[in-house]
Amino acid sequence: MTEDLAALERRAGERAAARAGGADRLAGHIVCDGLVRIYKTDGVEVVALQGLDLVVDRGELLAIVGASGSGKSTVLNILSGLDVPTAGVARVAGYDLLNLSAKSRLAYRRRTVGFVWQQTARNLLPYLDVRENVELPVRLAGGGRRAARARAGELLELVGLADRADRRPGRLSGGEQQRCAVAVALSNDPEVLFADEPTGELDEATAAEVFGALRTVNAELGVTVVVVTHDRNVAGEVRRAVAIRDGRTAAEVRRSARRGTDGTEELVSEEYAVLDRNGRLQLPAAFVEALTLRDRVRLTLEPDHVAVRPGEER
Ligand SMILES: Nc1ncnc2c1ncn2[C@@H]1O[C@H](COP(=O)(O)OP(=O)(O)OP(=O)(O)O)[C@@H](O)[C@H]1O
Repeated sequence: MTEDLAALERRAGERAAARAGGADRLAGHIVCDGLVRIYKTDGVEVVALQGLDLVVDRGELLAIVGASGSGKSTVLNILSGLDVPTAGVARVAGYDLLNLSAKSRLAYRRRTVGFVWQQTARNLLPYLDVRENVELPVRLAGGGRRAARARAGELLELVGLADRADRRPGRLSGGEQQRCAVAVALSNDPEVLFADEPTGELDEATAAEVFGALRTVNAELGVTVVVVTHDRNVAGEVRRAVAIRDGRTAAEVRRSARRGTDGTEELVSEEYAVLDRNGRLQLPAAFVEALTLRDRVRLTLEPDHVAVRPGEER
């Protein structure tokens, strides 16, 4: 899978750039800048997002990973146009989500973005078969029968469900249902696909299949894909994973391909942490554990980096 990831990402980038007319691919398809969301209930304020920064390029496949209560659903609800932020910048595909008219919001939700929810019941209609589920959004948007059928055929092929087209969702496995949901979400050709814990109810092997489908549609259609999850293992399925903590982006893992000494391509994983205005940063848990860092650590300033060592002399 690892080698494929690099090739798939290249293709996704090319397709996404072609889709954007070659223009401005890196200007940020999704931009959150200082995003704030405060909920008020019974006079108590809950700061769900406290200045979240995030830039996602066109054609990226990104995971936002965070523990329960970190603000993941809040970000997703804002980006999908369901909720309005309190302050900051939230822009997706040129739409300013803080200042949308009701009409533009509807157009945004119908045409620009697609969704896959964790609960399969929210994604699929049980009394329609797989093909009809995928055709329905096209028909509702005014597309003809033939166009709907052609689109459904193409998408079911991409997510590996061409041979399940006549089944109803009840006769599909959990993973197949979620792959079908991916096809449904893409039926109206959105620029961005959001998935909220799409593999939350699946075992590891089945979850990997769903991620395989997400990588394929990302690469073949150039659609920008953002997956929100509490599952840290998902970082291994995507090129970039951003950690969110207490309503802020806290760290991220980027995986890049490099030629090894024997000429084969190997994936290098790099961790990025966010340094706040006061110079504080949180070290990734895996780093802390690997060196059993505790309490006081030793910092040294090198010409081009800062080293962090266990506090006691070894
Ligand atoms: N409608 C609301 N009213 C009040 N507080 C809310 C509301 N929605 C979320 N919160 C609070 O905002 C914070 C972030 O919640 P959010 O649901 O975005 O987190 P999450 O990372 O998606 O968690 P989970 O994985 O459990 O869904 C939490 O402290 C939560 O209690």
